[in-house]
Amino acid sequence: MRYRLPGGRLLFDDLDLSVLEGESLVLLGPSGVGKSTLLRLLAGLEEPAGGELRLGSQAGGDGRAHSYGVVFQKPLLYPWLSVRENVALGGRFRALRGRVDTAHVDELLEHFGIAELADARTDQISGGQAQRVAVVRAAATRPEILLLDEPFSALDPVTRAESQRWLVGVTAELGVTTVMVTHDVDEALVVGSRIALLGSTGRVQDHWINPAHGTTDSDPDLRASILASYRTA
Ligand SMILES: Nc1ncnc2c1ncn2[C@@H]1O[C@H](COP(=O)(O)OP(=O)(O)OP(=O)(O)O)[C@@H](O)[C@H]1O
Repeated sequence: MRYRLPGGRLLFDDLDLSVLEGESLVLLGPSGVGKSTLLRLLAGLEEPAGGELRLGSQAGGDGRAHSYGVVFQKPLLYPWLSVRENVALGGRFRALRGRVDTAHVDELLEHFGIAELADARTDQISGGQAQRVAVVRAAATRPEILLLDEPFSALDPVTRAESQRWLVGVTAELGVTTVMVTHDVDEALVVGSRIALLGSTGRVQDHWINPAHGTTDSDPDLRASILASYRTA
């Protein structure tokens, strides 16, 4: 797949990456290599300049998921609405109507451990809580793929670590294919069942299967190997 930036620079010349159904893929890489842009391409928010974008078994199709949920660095919640209303919001958009069963929003909040926040206004909850609401809101539309762009980067280290493990539980429970962008190797080791390292050449420089994802017991050899490759990315 090829992609040209609005100014004309070729960001991706020959990028080869498949997202496999059901996996939790982490796109790792230093600042500026194009991780967020790649996420936007996967979401269909940007157009490739050529080649094919393929997700899982969808070879031959347009390569895009037909439905996706996106979570950005900022939770982007409506501050004048309650948590319950924010999560139910998906059902209000015409294109998504019917996807969120508003009657079950409370059940969803309960299930993912944020029921006590249901009536709170979203400008009165913490950053970590707001990001959980943003994830549940995106997941509530039952997307084929959940795209996350450094969702926990603004959180303190303890909340961040808790949120990472919480996310792994949520995505495993839903069985949703996930692609998350980060530049943090340790975050990648917790969240990713597969980790792809994007390099400054605009290509996937390396990728690793991570059998210990979802745990804090990362394999030290795997961590060392990722770090070594990261230094040259
Ligand atoms: N709209 C745009 N017009 C021109 N250049 C852009 C545009 N958006 C991004 N870029 C450039 O494209 C490159 C990749 O940006 P991108 O945000 O995808 O990188 P990233 O790996 O996600 O970085 P970070 O980790 O800092 O968020 C950068 O050099 C950036 O300056």
